Amino acid sequence: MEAVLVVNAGSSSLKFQIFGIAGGGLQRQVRGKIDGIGTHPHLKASNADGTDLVDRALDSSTVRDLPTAIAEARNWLGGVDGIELRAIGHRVVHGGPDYVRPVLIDAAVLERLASYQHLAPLHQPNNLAPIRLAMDINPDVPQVACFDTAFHRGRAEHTDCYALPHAFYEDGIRRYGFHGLSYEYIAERLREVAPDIAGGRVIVAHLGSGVSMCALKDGRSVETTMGFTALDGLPMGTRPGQLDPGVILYLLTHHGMSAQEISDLLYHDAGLKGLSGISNDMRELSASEDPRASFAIDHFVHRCSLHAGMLAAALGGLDAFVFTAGIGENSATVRARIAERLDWLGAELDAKANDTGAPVVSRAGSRVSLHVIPTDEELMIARHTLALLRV
Ligand SMILES: Nc1ncnc2c1ncn2[C@@H]1O[C@H](COP(=O)(O)OP(=O)(O)O)[C@@H](O)[C@H]1O
Ligand SMILES: CC(=O)OP(=O)(O)O
Ligand SMILES: [Mg+2]
Repeated sequence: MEAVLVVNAGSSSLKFQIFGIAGGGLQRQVRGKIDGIGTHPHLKASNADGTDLVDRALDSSTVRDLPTAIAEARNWLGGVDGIELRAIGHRVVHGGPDYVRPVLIDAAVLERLASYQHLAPLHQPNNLAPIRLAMDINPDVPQVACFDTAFHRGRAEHTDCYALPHAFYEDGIRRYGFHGLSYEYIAERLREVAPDIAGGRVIVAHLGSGVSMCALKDGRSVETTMGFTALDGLPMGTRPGQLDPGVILYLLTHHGMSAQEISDLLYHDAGLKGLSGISNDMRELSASEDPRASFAIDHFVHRCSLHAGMLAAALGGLDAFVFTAGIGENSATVRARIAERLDWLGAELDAKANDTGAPVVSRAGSRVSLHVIPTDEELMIARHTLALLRV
């Protein structure tokens, strides 16, 4: 079967999917991921009808980071038969000011994307590694880059600038926003499952290892919590989110830390992991009796509530709030605690529906409806790849 392979290297997970091409459309054939990278790596994949193809813990000394996870996934994918690869679609986190839509990858594009690595050091190198690998192994298979940042492009300049001299904006120092493939997918999915609110004032909370929220109006991004880099906004698994820039100056001048040491702190040792001193993983923190774990979760919920208020202000009110990604889709407890802090906006949680992970977790009549919609960045990438190549 002719197929598109999609690769999505996140900060704590590597997701991959194979979509068969039939009648100009896409049919999911394989969906897999390696998650828990850096803690307890686990490979799980299923076929089109959801039957498990593999479901096993991996040796954390062997699969210890994204590059080793990519190698493990490649080994496993090598055993998948009956696939005639027509194209490979990649998630590339940062498209800089140049890339506002998916692009066919050639050497010049790859070089340009590599120049943005310093803007997304946690992701971009891991996004580009599979591209280089595929170029070496299958140079004749076209590859497409789909960007986290593209969905947020086109906003008014006064919303995506920082209050710095304009020359910095011209130099590309601006609020890009991320998780755009996830938000684009949710915006499309809302038109299918909740058409009455899809064009309204919607906040989508992408609560994963990376965490951000986006304010959608008419299905388009009007404001989002991440900015120039994927460090900004909300506390995350290992990243602090919004941070007074004076802290960076203080660490440089009074703690004698180098730029690299501060980068390592902010990308790898802050967020839930830094606050709790236990883990970046909400599952481990939720199961822990350690007061530092609940402290970290309290901070997480508080900051999410504050940013939700900011985004509601950007929208001039709120019609719906959508939970997605690892925490948003799976933690009823965190959803309930955030929903409770949204009651002033008119959100009323249906605790029973929430506990069962229903698609709608607000009470009937709630002025703000609450939804749980699993994201699918890979399907978005496959659609863009197919459209770009008209394969
Ligand atoms: N069942 C669960 N309950 C609570 N949190 C979960 C659960 N499953 C995953 N998570 C959280 O989601 C995170 C992974 O988010 P995900 O969006 O899948 O990955 P990434 O951010 O790497 O793209 C994990 O680090 C963990 O904190
Ligand atoms: C942009 C970002 O933080 O991505 P992820 O959630 O995959 O880490
Ligand atoms: Mg992710």
